[in-house]
Amino acid sequence: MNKGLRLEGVGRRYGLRGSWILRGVDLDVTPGTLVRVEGANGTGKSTLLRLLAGIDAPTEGRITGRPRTAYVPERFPAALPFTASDYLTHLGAVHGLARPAAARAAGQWLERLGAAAHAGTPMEELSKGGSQKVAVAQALLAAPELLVLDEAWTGLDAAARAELERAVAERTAAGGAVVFVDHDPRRLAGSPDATYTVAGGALDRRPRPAAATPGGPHVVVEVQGPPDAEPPADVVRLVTAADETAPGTVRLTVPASRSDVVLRALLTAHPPWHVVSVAQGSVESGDKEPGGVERGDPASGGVEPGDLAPGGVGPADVAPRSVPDVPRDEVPPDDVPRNDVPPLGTGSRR
Ligand SMILES: Nc1ncnc2c1ncn2[C@@H]1O[C@H](COP(=O)(O)OP(=O)(O)OP(=O)(O)O)[C@@H](O)[C@H]1O
Repeated sequence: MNKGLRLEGVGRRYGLRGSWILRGVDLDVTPGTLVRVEGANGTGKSTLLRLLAGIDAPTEGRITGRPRTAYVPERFPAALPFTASDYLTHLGAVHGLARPAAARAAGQWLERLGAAAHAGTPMEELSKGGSQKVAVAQALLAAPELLVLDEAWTGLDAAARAELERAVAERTAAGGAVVFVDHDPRRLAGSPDATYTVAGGALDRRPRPAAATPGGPHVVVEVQGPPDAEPPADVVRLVTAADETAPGTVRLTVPASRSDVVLRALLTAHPPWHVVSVAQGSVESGDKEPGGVERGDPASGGVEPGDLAPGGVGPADVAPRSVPDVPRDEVPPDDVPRNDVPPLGTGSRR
Protein backbone atom coordinates (compact mmCIF):
# COMPACT_ATOMS: atom_id res chain seq x y z
CA MET A 1 0.00 0.00 0.00
CA ASN A 2 1.40 3.35 -1.01
CA LYS A 3 0.92 5.82 1.82
CA GLY A 4 2.40 8.61 -0.27
CA LEU A 5 0.50 10.54 -2.89
CA ARG A 6 1.69 11.36 -6.41
CA LEU A 7 0.32 13.87 -8.88
CA GLU A 8 1.43 13.41 -12.49
CA GLY A 9 0.60 15.95 -15.17
CA VAL A 10 -2.41 17.10 -13.17
CA GLY A 11 -4.61 19.82 -14.61
CA ARG A 12 -7.86 21.29 -13.31
CA ARG A 13 -10.28 23.68 -14.89
CA TYR A 14 -13.86 24.43 -13.97
CA GLY A 15 -16.31 23.92 -16.81
CA LEU A 16 -15.60 22.63 -20.30
CA ARG A 17 -14.28 25.93 -21.57
CA GLY A 18 -12.99 27.34 -18.33
CA SER A 19 -9.41 28.49 -18.18
CA TRP A 20 -6.91 26.13 -16.65
CA ILE A 21 -6.39 26.84 -12.97
CA LEU A 22 -3.65 24.20 -12.69
CA ARG A 23 -1.82 22.52 -15.55
CA GLY A 24 0.99 19.98 -15.76
CA VAL A 25 1.38 19.69 -12.01
CA ASP A 26 3.75 16.99 -10.78
CA LEU A 27 4.06 16.51 -7.05
CA ASP A 28 5.11 13.78 -4.64
CA VAL A 29 3.81 13.98 -1.09
CA THR A 30 5.91 11.50 0.83
CA PRO A 31 5.20 10.10 4.30
CA GLY A 32 6.65 12.08 7.17
CA THR A 33 6.99 15.34 5.29
CA LEU A 34 5.58 18.80 5.90
CA VAL A 35 4.73 20.70 2.74
CA ARG A 36 3.74 24.34 2.52
CA VAL A 37 1.79 25.68 -0.47
CA GLU A 38 1.74 29.40 -1.08
CA GLY A 39 0.76 31.81 -3.83
CA ALA A 40 -1.23 34.98 -4.50
CA ASN A 41 -5.01 35.10 -4.06
CA GLY A 42 -6.96 33.10 -6.58
CA THR A 43 -3.97 31.25 -8.03
CA GLY A 44 -5.33 27.79 -7.24
CA LYS A 45 -4.03 26.83 -3.80
CA SER A 46 -7.40 25.60 -2.53
CA THR A 47 -7.99 23.85 -5.84
CA LEU A 48 -4.73 21.96 -5.36
CA LEU A 49 -5.56 21.10 -1.75
CA ARG A 50 -8.99 19.76 -2.70
CA LEU A 51 -7.29 17.49 -5.23
CA LEU A 52 -4.82 16.31 -2.60
CA ALA A 53 -7.63 15.72 -0.13
CA GLY A 54 -9.50 13.63 -2.68
CA ILE A 55 -12.69 15.66 -2.64
CA ASP A 56 -12.13 16.89 -6.18
CA ALA A 57 -10.76 15.10 -9.23
CA PRO A 58 -8.31 16.39 -11.83
CA THR A 59 -9.60 17.32 -15.28
CA GLU A 60 -6.48 15.68 -16.70
CA GLY A 61 -3.51 13.78 -15.33
CA ARG A 62 -3.26 11.16 -12.61
CA ILE A 63 -3.31 11.05 -8.85
CA THR A 64 -2.01 7.82 -7.32
CA GLY A 65 -1.51 6.60 -3.76
CA ARG A 66 -4.07 6.09 -1.05
CA PRO A 67 -3.05 7.54 2.29
CA ARG A 68 -5.87 7.82 4.82
CA THR A 69 -6.64 11.49 4.42
CA ALA A 70 -8.25 14.18 6.52
CA TYR A 71 -8.93 17.73 5.44
CA VAL A 72 -9.71 21.05 7.03
CA PRO A 73 -11.44 23.08 4.31
CA GLU A 74 -11.06 26.82 3.92
CA ARG A 75 -14.74 27.19 4.77
CA PHE A 76 -16.21 24.82 7.30
CA PRO A 77 -19.99 24.31 7.21
CA ALA A 78 -20.80 25.22 10.78
CA ALA A 79 -24.60 25.01 10.69
CA LEU A 80 -24.88 21.26 11.05
CA PRO A 81 -27.64 19.63 13.11
CA PHE A 82 -25.33 18.09 15.73
CA THR A 83 -23.61 19.03 18.92
CA ALA A 84 -19.85 19.36 18.55
CA SER A 85 -19.28 16.10 20.37
CA ASP A 86 -21.89 14.14 18.40
CA TYR A 87 -20.55 15.50 15.12
CA LEU A 88 -16.98 14.54 15.98
CA THR A 89 -17.98 11.10 17.24
CA HIS A 90 -19.89 10.52 14.03
CA LEU A 91 -16.92 11.68 11.96
CA GLY A 92 -14.58 9.47 13.97
CA ALA A 93 -16.82 6.50 13.17
CA VAL A 94 -16.83 7.51 9.50
CA HIS A 95 -13.02 7.53 9.64
CA GLY A 96 -13.16 3.95 10.89
CA LEU A 97 -12.88 4.30 14.67
CA ALA A 98 -15.06 2.18 16.92
CA ARG A 99 -17.73 4.43 18.45
CA PRO A 100 -16.33 4.51 22.01
CA ALA A 101 -12.87 5.29 20.63
CA ALA A 102 -14.37 8.00 18.41
CA ALA A 103 -16.16 9.57 21.40
CA ARG A 104 -12.96 9.41 23.44
CA ALA A 105 -10.86 10.97 20.67
CA ALA A 106 -13.51 13.67 20.15
CA GLY A 107 -13.34 14.63 23.82
CA GLN A 108 -9.56 14.59 23.89
CA TRP A 109 -9.19 16.80 20.81
CA LEU A 110 -11.80 19.27 22.04
CA GLU A 111 -9.85 19.40 25.30
CA ARG A 112 -6.51 19.94 23.58
CA LEU A 113 -7.95 22.72 21.46
CA GLY A 114 -9.56 24.41 24.46
CA ALA A 115 -13.15 23.67 23.44
CA ALA A 116 -14.12 20.97 25.95
CA ALA A 117 -16.75 23.29 27.41
CA HIS A 118 -18.50 23.35 24.04
CA ALA A 119 -18.75 19.59 23.57
CA GLY A 120 -22.52 19.69 24.10
CA THR A 121 -23.13 22.91 22.16
CA PRO A 122 -25.12 22.64 18.94
CA MET A 123 -22.78 23.39 16.02
CA GLU A 124 -24.92 26.25 14.79
CA GLU A 125 -24.50 28.02 18.14
CA LEU A 126 -20.71 27.84 18.15
CA SER A 127 -18.66 30.98 17.66
CA LYS A 128 -16.47 31.19 14.55
CA GLY A 129 -13.47 30.17 16.65
CA GLY A 130 -15.36 27.31 18.29
CA SER A 131 -16.54 26.06 14.95
CA GLN A 132 -12.98 26.20 13.57
CA LYS A 133 -11.80 24.10 16.52
CA VAL A 134 -14.36 21.46 15.57
CA ALA A 135 -13.15 21.67 11.96
CA VAL A 136 -9.60 21.02 13.13
CA ALA A 137 -10.60 18.30 15.59
CA GLN A 138 -12.51 16.32 12.94
CA ALA A 139 -9.34 16.15 10.85
CA LEU A 140 -7.07 15.05 13.69
CA LEU A 141 -9.41 12.44 15.21
CA ALA A 142 -8.16 9.34 13.45
CA ALA A 143 -4.43 10.07 13.09
CA PRO A 144 -4.56 10.53 9.29
CA GLU A 145 -1.66 9.52 7.07
CA LEU A 146 -2.19 12.69 5.06
CA LEU A 147 -3.47 15.85 6.70
CA VAL A 148 -4.50 18.69 4.38
CA LEU A 149 -4.96 22.07 6.06
CA ASP A 150 -6.44 24.98 4.11
CA GLU A 151 -6.01 28.09 6.29
CA ALA A 152 -6.82 25.90 9.30
CA TRP A 153 -5.30 28.36 11.79
CA THR A 154 -7.65 31.17 10.77
CA GLY A 155 -10.12 32.00 13.55
CA LEU A 156 -8.32 30.01 16.25
CA ASP A 157 -7.12 31.66 19.46
CA ALA A 158 -3.40 31.72 20.23
CA ALA A 159 -3.47 28.58 22.41
CA ALA A 160 -5.34 26.57 19.80
CA ARG A 161 -3.02 27.84 17.06
CA ALA A 162 -0.04 26.58 19.05
CA GLU A 163 -1.80 23.28 19.70
CA LEU A 164 -2.43 22.80 16.00
CA GLU A 165 1.25 23.46 15.30
CA ARG A 166 2.09 20.78 17.85
CA ALA A 167 -0.39 18.40 16.27
CA VAL A 168 1.24 18.96 12.88
CA ALA A 169 4.66 18.18 14.33
CA GLU A 170 3.25 15.04 15.96
CA ARG A 171 1.73 13.87 12.69
CA THR A 172 4.97 14.23 10.75
CA ALA A 173 7.00 12.70 13.59
CA ALA A 174 4.63 9.71 13.46
CA GLY A 175 5.29 9.33 9.72
CA GLY A 176 2.25 11.17 8.40
CA ALA A 177 2.39 13.84 5.72
CA VAL A 178 0.94 17.30 6.20
CA VAL A 179 0.22 19.81 3.42
CA PHE A 180 -0.88 23.28 4.45
CA VAL A 181 -1.76 26.74 3.16
CA ASP A 182 -1.65 29.67 5.55
CA HIS A 183 -1.65 33.39 4.95
CA ASP A 184 0.84 33.98 7.77
CA PRO A 185 4.37 33.47 6.43
CA ARG A 186 5.58 32.80 9.98
CA ARG A 187 3.32 29.76 10.33
CA LEU A 188 5.59 26.77 11.06
CA ALA A 189 8.48 28.86 9.76
CA GLY A 190 11.58 26.82 9.21
CA SER A 191 9.72 23.54 9.56
CA PRO A 192 8.44 22.66 6.05
CA ASP A 193 10.44 20.08 4.16
CA ALA A 194 9.27 21.69 0.94
CA THR A 195 7.52 24.90 -0.05
CA TYR A 196 5.69 25.24 -3.36
CA THR A 197 4.35 28.37 -4.97
CA VAL A 198 1.29 28.17 -7.20
CA ALA A 199 1.65 30.67 -10.04
CA GLY A 200 0.36 30.72 -13.59
CA GLY A 201 -1.21 27.29 -13.16
CA ALA A 202 2.13 25.68 -12.28
CA LEU A 203 3.76 24.59 -9.08
CA ASP A 204 7.26 25.90 -8.40
CA ARG A 205 9.32 24.41 -5.63
CA ARG A 206 11.05 27.09 -3.63
CA PRO A 207 14.58 26.13 -2.74
CA ARG A 208 15.24 25.87 0.97
CA PRO A 209 18.10 28.21 1.89
CA ALA A 210 20.94 25.78 2.55
CA ALA A 211 22.78 27.49 5.38
CA ALA A 212 19.94 29.50 6.83
CA THR A 213 18.79 28.69 10.32
CA PRO A 214 15.09 29.48 10.64
CA GLY A 215 14.24 32.34 12.94
CA GLY A 216 11.76 32.34 15.77
CA PRO A 217 11.73 30.83 19.21
CA HIS A 218 13.93 27.83 19.68
CA VAL A 219 14.79 25.48 22.47
CA VAL A 220 18.25 24.10 23.05
CA VAL A 221 18.20 20.57 24.40
CA GLU A 222 21.33 18.85 25.67
CA VAL A 223 21.02 15.07 25.53
CA GLN A 224 23.16 12.05 26.26
CA GLY A 225 22.61 8.75 24.55
CA PRO A 226 23.98 5.25 24.44
CA PRO A 227 27.67 5.11 23.44
CA ASP A 228 28.23 5.86 19.74
CA ALA A 229 24.47 6.14 19.08
CA GLU A 230 23.01 8.80 16.81
CA PRO A 231 19.89 10.59 18.10
CA PRO A 232 16.73 8.86 16.80
CA ALA A 233 15.96 9.64 13.15
CA ASP A 234 12.54 11.03 14.14
CA VAL A 235 14.34 13.57 16.28
CA VAL A 236 17.03 14.51 13.79
CA ARG A 237 14.52 15.39 11.10
CA LEU A 238 12.67 17.75 13.43
CA VAL A 239 15.65 19.75 14.70
CA THR A 240 17.38 22.76 13.21
CA ALA A 241 20.84 21.66 14.34
CA ALA A 242 22.44 18.72 16.13
CA ASP A 243 26.00 19.22 17.39
CA GLU A 244 28.09 16.78 19.37
CA THR A 245 29.54 18.88 22.17
CA ALA A 246 31.38 16.07 23.94
CA PRO A 247 31.62 12.32 23.39
CA GLY A 248 28.10 10.99 23.85
CA THR A 249 26.57 14.43 24.41
CA VAL A 250 24.56 16.16 21.69
CA ARG A 251 23.14 19.68 21.67
CA LEU A 252 19.89 19.92 19.72
CA THR A 253 18.48 23.24 18.53
CA VAL A 254 14.74 22.72 18.15
CA PRO A 255 11.97 25.04 16.90
CA ALA A 256 9.83 25.72 20.00
CA SER A 257 6.70 24.41 18.25
CA ARG A 258 8.39 21.00 17.95
CA SER A 259 10.11 20.86 21.31
CA ASP A 260 7.65 18.65 23.13
CA VAL A 261 7.44 16.22 20.23
CA VAL A 262 11.24 16.01 20.17
CA LEU A 263 11.44 15.53 23.94
CA ARG A 264 8.78 12.87 23.84
CA ALA A 265 10.65 11.03 21.07
CA LEU A 266 13.89 11.19 23.06
CA LEU A 267 12.35 10.00 26.30
CA THR A 268 10.45 7.15 24.66
CA ALA A 269 13.30 6.00 22.39
CA HIS A 270 14.69 2.48 22.90
CA PRO A 271 16.98 2.79 24.70
CA PRO A 272 15.86 6.22 25.94
CA TRP A 273 18.02 9.31 25.68
CA HIS A 274 18.86 11.22 28.83
CA VAL A 275 17.77 14.87 28.66
CA VAL A 276 20.47 16.77 30.52
CA SER A 277 19.09 20.28 30.13
CA VAL A 278 16.55 22.37 28.27
CA ALA A 279 17.15 26.05 27.52
CA GLN A 280 14.92 28.57 25.82
CA GLY A 281 16.32 30.83 23.16
CA SER A 282 15.58 32.41 19.82
CA VAL A 283 17.53 32.04 16.65
CA GLU A 284 17.87 34.91 14.24
CA SER A 285 18.67 34.07 10.64
CA GLY A 286 22.30 33.05 10.50
CA ASP A 287 22.67 33.04 14.28
CA LYS A 288 23.64 29.54 15.27
CA GLU A 289 24.24 30.27 18.94
CA PRO A 290 20.87 30.73 20.60
CA GLY A 291 21.13 31.94 24.15
CA GLY A 292 18.69 31.07 26.85
CA VAL A 293 17.88 30.28 30.40
CA GLU A 294 18.85 26.86 31.63
CA ARG A 295 15.74 24.92 32.64
CA GLY A 296 17.35 21.65 33.57
CA ASP A 297 20.31 21.36 35.89
CA PRO A 298 22.97 18.97 34.68
CA ALA A 299 24.43 18.81 38.18
CA SER A 300 21.15 17.54 39.57
CA GLY A 301 21.04 14.68 37.11
CA GLY A 302 19.09 16.26 34.26
CA VAL A 303 15.45 16.47 33.30
CA GLU A 304 12.81 13.81 33.60
CA PRO A 305 9.19 14.01 32.43
CA GLY A 306 7.28 16.22 34.82
CA ASP A 307 10.36 17.99 36.17
CA LEU A 308 9.60 21.36 34.64
CA ALA A 309 6.96 23.88 35.51
CA PRO A 310 3.63 23.57 33.69
CA GLY A 311 3.47 26.02 30.82
CA GLY A 312 7.19 25.90 30.27
CA VAL A 313 8.83 24.47 27.23
CA GLY A 314 10.19 21.09 28.03
CA PRO A 315 9.38 17.70 29.38
CA ALA A 316 6.64 19.07 31.62
CA ASP A 317 4.79 19.71 28.38
CA VAL A 318 5.29 16.13 27.38
CA ALA A 319 3.92 14.02 30.15
CA PRO A 320 0.62 15.60 31.08
CA ARG A 321 -0.59 16.52 27.61
CA SER A 322 -3.37 14.26 26.63
CA VAL A 323 -2.66 12.92 23.18
CA PRO A 324 -5.59 11.08 21.71
CA ASP A 325 -4.33 7.57 21.66
CA VAL A 326 -5.82 5.53 18.89
CA PRO A 327 -5.17 1.84 19.41
CA ARG A 328 -3.92 0.17 16.26
CA ASP A 329 -6.96 -2.04 15.91
CA GLU A 330 -9.20 1.01 15.97
CA VAL A 331 -7.46 2.66 13.05
CA PRO A 332 -9.17 1.88 9.77
CA PRO A 333 -7.42 -0.68 7.60
CA ASP A 334 -5.10 0.43 4.84
CA ASP A 335 -7.46 -0.58 2.12
CA VAL A 336 -10.17 1.90 3.10
CA PRO A 337 -10.40 4.08 0.00
CA ARG A 338 -8.78 7.46 0.42
CA ASN A 339 -11.31 9.90 1.75
CA ASP A 340 -14.17 7.90 0.40
CA VAL A 341 -16.45 9.63 2.85
CA PRO A 342 -15.45 13.28 3.18
CA PRO A 343 -16.23 15.36 6.23
CA LEU A 344 -19.93 16.12 6.16
CA GLY A 345 -20.74 18.91 3.80
CA THR A 346 -17.15 20.00 3.24
CA GLY A 347 -17.28 19.87 -0.51
CA SER A 348 -18.60 18.14 -3.57
CA ARG A 349 -17.52 14.63 -4.48
CA ARG A 350 -16.05 13.77 -7.79
N1 LIG B 1 -15.90 25.37 -7.83
C1 LIG B 1 -15.41 26.32 -8.62
N2 LIG B 1 -16.06 26.66 -9.75
C2 LIG B 1 -15.57 27.61 -10.58
N3 LIG B 1 -14.43 28.29 -10.35
C3 LIG B 1 -13.76 28.00 -9.24
C4 LIG B 1 -14.21 27.00 -8.32
N4 LIG B 1 -13.31 26.93 -7.31
C5 LIG B 1 -12.34 27.83 -7.58
N5 LIG B 1 -12.61 28.48 -8.74
C6 LIG B 1 -11.77 29.52 -9.37
O1 LIG B 1 -10.45 28.98 -9.47
C7 LIG B 1 -9.50 29.99 -9.22
C8 LIG B 1 -8.57 29.50 -8.10
O2 LIG B 1 -9.34 29.42 -6.89
P1 LIG B 1 -8.73 28.84 -5.56
O3 LIG B 1 -9.76 29.03 -4.50
O4 LIG B 1 -8.20 27.50 -5.82
O5 LIG B 1 -7.51 29.84 -5.35
P2 LIG B 1 -6.71 30.20 -4.02
O6 LIG B 1 -5.29 30.41 -4.43
O7 LIG B 1 -6.96 29.18 -2.98
O8 LIG B 1 -7.37 31.57 -3.61
P3 LIG B 1 -7.45 32.30 -2.18
O9 LIG B 1 -6.03 32.62 -1.81
O10 LIG B 1 -8.23 33.52 -2.46
O11 LIG B 1 -8.10 31.35 -1.23
C9 LIG B 1 -10.26 31.24 -8.86
O12 LIG B 1 -10.35 32.05 -10.01
C10 LIG B 1 -11.63 30.73 -8.46
O13 LIG B 1 -12.63 31.68 -8.76
